[in-house]
Amino acid sequence: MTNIDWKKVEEWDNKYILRTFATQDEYQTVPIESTEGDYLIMPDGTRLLDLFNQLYCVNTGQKNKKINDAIKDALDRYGFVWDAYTSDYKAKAAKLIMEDILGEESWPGKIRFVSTGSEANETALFIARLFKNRPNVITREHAYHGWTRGASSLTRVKGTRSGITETDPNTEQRHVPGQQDGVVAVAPSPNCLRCPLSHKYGSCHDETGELACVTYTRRMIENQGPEQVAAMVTEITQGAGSIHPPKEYIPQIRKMTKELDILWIVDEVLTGFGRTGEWFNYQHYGVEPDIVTMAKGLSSSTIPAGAVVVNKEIAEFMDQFRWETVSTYSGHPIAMAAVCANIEYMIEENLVAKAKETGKYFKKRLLELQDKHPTVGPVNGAGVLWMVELVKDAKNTPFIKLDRNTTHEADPSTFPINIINAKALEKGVLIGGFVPNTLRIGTSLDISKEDIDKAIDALDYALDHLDKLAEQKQKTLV
Ligand SMILES: Cc1ncc(COP(=O)(O)O)c(/C=N/[C@H](C)c2ccccc2)c1O
Repeated sequence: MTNIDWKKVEEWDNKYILRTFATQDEYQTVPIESTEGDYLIMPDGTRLLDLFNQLYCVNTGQKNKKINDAIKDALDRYGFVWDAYTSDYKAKAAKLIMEDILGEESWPGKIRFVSTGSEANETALFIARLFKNRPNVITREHAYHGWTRGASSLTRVKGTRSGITETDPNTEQRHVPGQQDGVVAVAPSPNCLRCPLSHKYGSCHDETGELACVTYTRRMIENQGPEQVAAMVTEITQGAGSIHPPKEYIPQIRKMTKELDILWIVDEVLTGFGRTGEWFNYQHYGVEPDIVTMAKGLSSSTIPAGAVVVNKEIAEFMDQFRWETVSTYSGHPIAMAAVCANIEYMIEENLVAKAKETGKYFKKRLLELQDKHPTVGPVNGAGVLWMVELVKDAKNTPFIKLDRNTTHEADPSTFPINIINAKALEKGVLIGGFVPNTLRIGTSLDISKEDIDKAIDALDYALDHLDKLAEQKQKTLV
């Protein structure tokens, strides 16, 4: 154990660092001394099995030896060169993505590296608007695409729009003035569980089989005038929003964007690099995007990295111009060394196929919990990304009525995800979510069956407690 004065660490942390998602008074320091595989290790040696996978971004496991060794080797050669210069690492990272991963697909043209997912989505928005020379963009309810200006104009998970709330629900909340400006229209999310049509009619397909949310999206774009719309931006599975779409949704959205001649930007920041059992989540649906953004699993987060891949037509267009944009750390050689090692490790260990197999085991174990616990509603997901709806009753009534439109002025101790989190922590398992009624589970691609069983046992223990609370209809679960 390293000889760190953790009392001093806690003092400095409390005294100097701006908080998020908690007031200073609410804030609790959670010291992590080191990490390993799917575990976080606290200074006293407590090992926490992390089903958040941090922010669903440590795909090849914490402290991956191949990645760490690659970073050490790169540090023997580099400090830093900016994007105007070429390192072997940046060129090889591009080759691995464009040939080794995407080589069998006809659409990819070129790639640009940045440092985060928000920057990847900012870059995609610039490129789409430049290429189509149109201002408008379509996002969706419950979308999360980042916190920076353009990316946050797409973000609609209400509790992640960088606003501030006090702890008293009757006080003022404040969203960043002007942040939601900008020519962004909001289409419905394919959230069938909460769709009024599915509730009333059991399904929402029209006579052609088109989903109502797709029909409504089309009408929105037609109302704006497709000639004003540069692109529609979608996560295939909404991560922060915790929504896995019905299987026909993505192919119908892709067909619609082609018919209306608008670009389709797929945000694979959270779902990319094997998380759902394919290299990229869109590949489950037999469709090809125009632009894909990525981060998190791109490097598995030991060092931050993001990227944007554009189709051939856009690449040829961009190549004709002097593009006046710069991001200091774009293609950072040490980050690119981590990207190369991460991808090579995934290929050598066949981790994408492993995640697909692991997904079958996750589904089996989660459905066992659904059979046993009345508070477990629909279970959706794939690979090592799963959403578990927590419900009051057999009608799937949410505990927190505002559901995905809840912000943080509500008392977080009433959120079922936090009740589960506190009970599972008693078993050394970190599990929770972001929207109040939905657990979101994420792990490394090569999590062991033993650790999945440990997670399920802890979740089973926590759900027993939630079942009792729901049964007693206690005040805390209004
Ligand atoms: C689909 C998607 N696109 C872009 C970004 C922005 O990437 P960044 O942070 O700029 O590197 C993110 C980040 N996820 C955040 C951290 C998250 C995840 C789960 C719950 C709540 C929030 C993302 O999920």
